[in-house]
Amino acid sequence: MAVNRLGLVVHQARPTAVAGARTAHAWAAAHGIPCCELDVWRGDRPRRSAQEESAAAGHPDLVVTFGGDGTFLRGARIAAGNGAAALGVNVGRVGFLTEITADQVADALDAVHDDRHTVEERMLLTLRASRPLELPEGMDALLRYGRGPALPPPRVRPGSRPEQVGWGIPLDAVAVNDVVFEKLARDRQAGLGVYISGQLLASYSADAVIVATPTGSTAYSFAAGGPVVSPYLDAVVFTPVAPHIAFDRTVVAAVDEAVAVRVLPTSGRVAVSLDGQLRGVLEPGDWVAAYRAPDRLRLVRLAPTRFYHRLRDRFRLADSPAADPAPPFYRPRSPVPADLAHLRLPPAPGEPPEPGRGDRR
Ligand SMILES: NC(=O)c1ccc[n+]([C@@H]2O[C@H](COP(=O)([O-])OP(=O)(O)OC[C@H]3O[C@@H](n4cnc5c(N)ncnc54)[C@H](O)[C@@H]3O)[C@@H](O)[C@H]2O)c1
Ligand SMILES: Nc1ncnc2c1ncn2[C@@H]1O[C@H](COP(=O)(O)OP(=O)(O)OP(=O)(O)O)[C@@H](O)[C@H]1O
Repeated sequence: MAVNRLGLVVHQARPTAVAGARTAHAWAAAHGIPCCELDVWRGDRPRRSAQEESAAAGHPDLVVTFGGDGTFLRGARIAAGNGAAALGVNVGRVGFLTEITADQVADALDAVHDDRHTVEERMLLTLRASRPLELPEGMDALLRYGRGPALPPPRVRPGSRPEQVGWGIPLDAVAVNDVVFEKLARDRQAGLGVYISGQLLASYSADAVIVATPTGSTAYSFAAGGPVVSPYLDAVVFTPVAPHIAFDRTVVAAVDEAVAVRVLPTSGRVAVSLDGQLRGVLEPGDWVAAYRAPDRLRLVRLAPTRFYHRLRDRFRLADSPAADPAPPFYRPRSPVPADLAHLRLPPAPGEPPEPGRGDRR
């Protein structure tokens, strides 16, 4: 894709991230391409919605993030809502969602500009709610410790029609990883009625419930005991967190099934977070439905992705010491048989491995 405009999201507390961003600015200047920073945290101005950030930057068509997964998610939020592609530069601890290291930035931008890349699309979640989400006064100050300024609650999506009131108010927000409904007060469980495709699954008294995408199946959902779901699958993954005396299993729902969460009468207040960012606090009687968004996130890939090797590598999956070491791939040298032609196959012998991760953090 010929890059017309670059947007950068930078973890300003990481010198390597700042240096990588300087390389991107220099590359853009050398190519005569506008380049500006997005979602810059400033004390004199609250953070802006994805639409506002994108508009203020002239709607970049490539968003490059310099940080770990959290910073990538900050950039993906802006890219997803505006049809831009996202490229993550790993200057973090895990960097599961990132693609390259800071020393590969110029080569990566050349590759994208010269169409020597691929784009992997990932499903997103969006929301409808019984009422617009709000944040109580003072939450930002409470949250500010170490996590940066809070995002504003999502706006009502343009074009919502009052006659659809029973279907909830559409919110202008997407999640790459997950929508998490979590108890706010430490001493009050979240009492939640969970509906899938409009049918009550169960009422929970839990710390939280997670509605994740396959991309987010390796994030909080994974930590809560949920399954790893291939990111090449479209599905909605529901996982409760520490449910008390209740069905504690994950349900992997179909991509056309919505998961709705209603706050029950005796529940404590419930925090709603998208990709780890608090976006609203619910009271008993409120409800929120999470479902597949019409937009998809466009991830820049500079080599064929090997998701399961990335999982092994970034999660440090250990092989059994009792087992023999196994070869990293299995792919016969002979031509692919016709009945296997539709399969996603490992690299052909001699194909380059996934781009290096550089230094491991
Ligand atoms: N107990 C937990 O593990 C926990 C708790 C809250 C939120 N989270 C996750 O953190 C995400 C936000 O990421 P963050 O980095 O801003 O928060 P963070 O700094 O709390 O990171 C949580 C961890 O999750 C990793 N991570 C994030 N997205 C991932 C993904 N798709 N696959 C694999 N690992 C992933 C991050 O690298 C980090 O190690 C949220 O979407 C949520 O899924 C995890
Ligand atoms: N400019 C900044 N100043 C201070 N803190 C920041 C800044 N940018 C990001 N952070 C904080 O650092 C946190 C972690 O950032 P990020 O997720 O990018 O790195 P990481 O957690 O080390 O990597 P990973 O998520 O891959 O494990 C963010 O969630 C954010 O709260």
